Amino acid sequence: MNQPKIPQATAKRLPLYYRFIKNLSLSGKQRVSSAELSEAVKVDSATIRRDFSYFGALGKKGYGYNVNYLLSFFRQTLDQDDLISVALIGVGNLGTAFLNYNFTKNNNTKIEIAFDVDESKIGTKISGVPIYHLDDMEKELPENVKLAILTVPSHVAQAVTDRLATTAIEGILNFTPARINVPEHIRIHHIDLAVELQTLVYFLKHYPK
Ligand SMILES: NC(=O)c1ccc[n+]([C@@H]2O[C@H](COP(=O)([O-])OP(=O)(O)OC[C@H]3O[C@@H](n4cnc5c(N)ncnc54)[C@H](O)[C@@H]3O)[C@@H](O)[C@H]2O)c1
Repeated sequence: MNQPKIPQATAKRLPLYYRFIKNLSLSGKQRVSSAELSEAVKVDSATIRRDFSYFGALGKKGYGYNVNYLLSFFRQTLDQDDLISVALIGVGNLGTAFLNYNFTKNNNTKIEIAFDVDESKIGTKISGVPIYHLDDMEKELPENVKLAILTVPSHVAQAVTDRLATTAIEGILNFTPARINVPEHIRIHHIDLAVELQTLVYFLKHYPK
């Protein structure tokens, strides 16, 4: 699908919209207004209208948006028809929780394979996902796996990333507090709970409800 470049902030909100619209469609609803969407996803309706306008998805005054149109549109935009296969590195507390969760509500995203260095975990499975030794990563990582979730101790995060950079991996979701350097061809997103909480505290203080 040919798409114009959209702002990153808009792109980040798309999965949020998609999830809500999918539920609407499942419940048989045919149309939705930007005000209803706004209430559900907690994004102001002017922002929603602007976001949607990037795709030429224009709601009609007094009618709103057609749910099925939006659904097929978001599906294509977010490549929801393609299977997203993920590798997880570091099967500790957090990694194990992710394997057990394994995007159960999102049937196109799946952690397919996991790696660790702890011998007691190698060769076992968690929720059906096989765990291999990190030493075998280059050998075992399937070519179709382009994303990795990093849940290793922070002091090994850079070394593990350097290894990932030599594989087919193109995107890394880093849950460790380490700030990691990646080569040009890899995109890295950091999810730092402490930073997120600090941001929330800041907003509570400066923009109280
Ligand atoms: N537990 C949490 O709630 C939480 C929340 C946010 C962020 N984090 C971060 O996520 C990371 C993991 O946290 P955790 O609590 O699951 O830690 P953990 O110690 O329980 O798990 C780490 C796992 O990584 C494995 N490991 C160690 N070296 C490795 C290597 N070189 N290659 C592959 N695997 C290796 C260990 O064997 C272990 O299974 C940490 O960086 C932590 O700061 C944890």
